[in-house]
Amino acid sequence: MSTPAETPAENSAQNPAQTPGPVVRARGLELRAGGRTVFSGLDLDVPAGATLVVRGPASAGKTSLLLTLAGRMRPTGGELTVLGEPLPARAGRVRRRVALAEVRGVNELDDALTVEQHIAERLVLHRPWHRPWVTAEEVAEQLRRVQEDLARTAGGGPASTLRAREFVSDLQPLERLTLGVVLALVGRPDVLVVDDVDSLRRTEDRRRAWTSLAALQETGDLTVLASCSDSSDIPWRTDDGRILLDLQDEQ
Ligand SMILES: Nc1ncnc2c1ncn2[C@@H]1O[C@H](COP(=O)(O)OP(=O)(O)OP(=O)(O)O)[C@@H](O)[C@H]1O
Repeated sequence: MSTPAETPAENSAQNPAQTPGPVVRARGLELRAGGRTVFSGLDLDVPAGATLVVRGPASAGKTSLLLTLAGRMRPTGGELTVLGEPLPARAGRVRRRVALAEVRGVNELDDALTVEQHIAERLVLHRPWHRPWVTAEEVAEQLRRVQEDLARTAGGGPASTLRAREFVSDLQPLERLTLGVVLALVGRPDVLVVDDVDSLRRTEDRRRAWTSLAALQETGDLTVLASCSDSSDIPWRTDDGRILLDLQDEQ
């Protein structure tokens, strides 16, 4: 069951002149799966450039909700529009504009591949069908841009670095989450989904992840849909347009 979205930011009422319409609009959204109601009666408006933080205990339905908003799961009731596209009818269009960072069990990184192999693979996915390859220079250029972004979004702390030849199996948790975000951003999506920030065990890593996500958004109109079980690590400000949605476990 969901409780109404709470908006800590006083300015959550966006200026309509700057915001043509919410990126996510849900009314009475419901998902039933496996003989249970995962969530129901959910109303939500997420403006462009905002961050939605879905918070709740294990099995509350956070991943399911994010995947539903990303056009990857079919809601069983209510109304849902993402980027102006009704779901599930226009799920294909939504999927092209809403990118997932690593979601365990859905698009897991391959432990046996290196950082640069993952980047090359993702670049190829975004190439036209008649030119399905990338050069080593293009991969290196993408990695260089990534390092610049990481330095810029480090939030005053030391930047994460991604080493081209490192295997995913050897990445630290924050580096792995970072790689997932980097890969998601290759296609320049309008919306980025980051599930389960609490998979980072170290408080310092979670803080850096939230800070970096906020900094990323300052560079454009990226809307972030994220989830966690404990939001106490989020460096909340009163003016950063974050929307907090609590999900409770429901049988
Ligand atoms: N396709 C499905 N088939 C059956 N049950 C499902 C399906 N999708 C979701 N569920 C149910 O929804 C519940 C919520 O799962 P979900 O992964 O969304 O929760 P969560 O809040 O992300 O949990 P966690 O923090 O543990 O990952 C699961 O316990 C499962 O029972």
